[in-house]
Amino acid sequence: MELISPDRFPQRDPQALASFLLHCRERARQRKHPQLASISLRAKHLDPLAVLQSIYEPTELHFYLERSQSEEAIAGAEAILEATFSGAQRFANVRAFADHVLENTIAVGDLDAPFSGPHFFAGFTFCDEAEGDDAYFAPATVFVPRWQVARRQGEYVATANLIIEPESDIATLSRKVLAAHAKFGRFDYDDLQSTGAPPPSVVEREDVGGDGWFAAAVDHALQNIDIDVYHKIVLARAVELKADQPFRPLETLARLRDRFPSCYSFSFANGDGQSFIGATPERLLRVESGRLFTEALAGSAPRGENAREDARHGAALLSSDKDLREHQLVVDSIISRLGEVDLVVKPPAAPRLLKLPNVQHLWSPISTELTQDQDILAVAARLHPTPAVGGQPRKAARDDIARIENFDRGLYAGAIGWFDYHGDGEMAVAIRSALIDGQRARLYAGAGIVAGSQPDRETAETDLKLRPLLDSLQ
Ligand SMILES: C=C(O[C@H]1C=CC=C(C(=O)O)[C@@H]1O)C(=O)O
Repeated sequence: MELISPDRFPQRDPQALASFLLHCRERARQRKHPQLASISLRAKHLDPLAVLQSIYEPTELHFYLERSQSEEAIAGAEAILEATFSGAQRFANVRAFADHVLENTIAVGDLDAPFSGPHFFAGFTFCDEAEGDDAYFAPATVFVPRWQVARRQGEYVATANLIIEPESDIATLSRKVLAAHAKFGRFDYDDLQSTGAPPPSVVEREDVGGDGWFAAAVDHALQNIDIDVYHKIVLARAVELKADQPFRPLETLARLRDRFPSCYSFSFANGDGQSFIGATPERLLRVESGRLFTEALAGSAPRGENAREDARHGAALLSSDKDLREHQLVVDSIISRLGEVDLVVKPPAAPRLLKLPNVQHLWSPISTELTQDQDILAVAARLHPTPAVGGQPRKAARDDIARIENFDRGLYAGAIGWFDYHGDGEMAVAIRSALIDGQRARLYAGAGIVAGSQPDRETAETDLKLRPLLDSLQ
């Protein structure tokens, strides 16, 4: 990727912009290949979610990820470059796609700002093969958006990406870029279309498989654990909702981010009218300046009504043999999978409690340094799916998930996130999530099953995990 220093591109100077775009066109002509021009500019205070809401188009792909407690949010919409892949090589295919794009990219502007330069947004479904002909999301989708707006700890940046062809009309493109940056530089939230109509009400609700299906599925899994088919399996439950009017996924997301500031609030829209949203506490991985951060998150208990009850639940979780085993399987598996790509990590100390408004979990953060040749996608390919959402051994558990669950997981328990040209990036595990399709929504939540799990308790755990989405959708 070619980087052009900011002093060659004075802020919002039309002539400098035109000469930058002419340079891109020259390169497109020389290489006989379109070039991606990426122009990043710092902006004043922006809320990427409100921006996405105000310019949302159901026919465009979009991506959103925010962890409001860390003051980080990034939105991107309207794919100008996009690819889908399936199969065991899907992470490597996404890497190759991004490398090819970056070879033909020229970036300019405030490239020292966080989240500047072109970003790739990617979603990987739980399974690496499509689960049906009518799947709403491919096993891997990656795209570069036309525009991208982000914030990190008080800094804001808007990026416009455009394709420059050998014959592109530079004057027109230049006007469009200036108009877009002027808009983001002084974003007018008054443009926000508020329907004023009351929020949707759920008029039908049904568990896929019927009432009692989940408890029966847990029972079945326990029999297989008994005869050592696997040691752990994570089973999901899906709940179908129908509302009296279309759901409003981005409004739901705004409620989720307020209620779950330590979680990742996310939205991935496929451009055909469906979107996948949720608030997940689970990080698959983050890479920042060559350091890898991942975690084991497994083992759950309710929150208490008051501090004493809450502490009692927490203490019980920290000493529950069943939950500690369920958790340790995830820790061991992450360490061994990182070892397969020559990443040595110190085993984490005893798990800590991660408290969310609705549940508390056992949590073990894990981190290590990456070497030059290890990138976020290669590590993600190894880690996904961890036994926090799949099971152990991986294959036996995954095969039984496919047999037992009577619905497709799609992006549920998949990996969604972004990565940039520095090699930084972040991917969340898309649990506690919902597929939204007009007046219909399918909500997902799961629970890890090991020897000693009890079907009614696991069902109650999924109830707790589903509640916030149910409440925020209406
Ligand atoms: C699979 C889910 O949660 C996982 C993450 C944290 C705790 C879990 C548990 O205690 O079962 C699950 O492994 C889900 O919420 O859909």
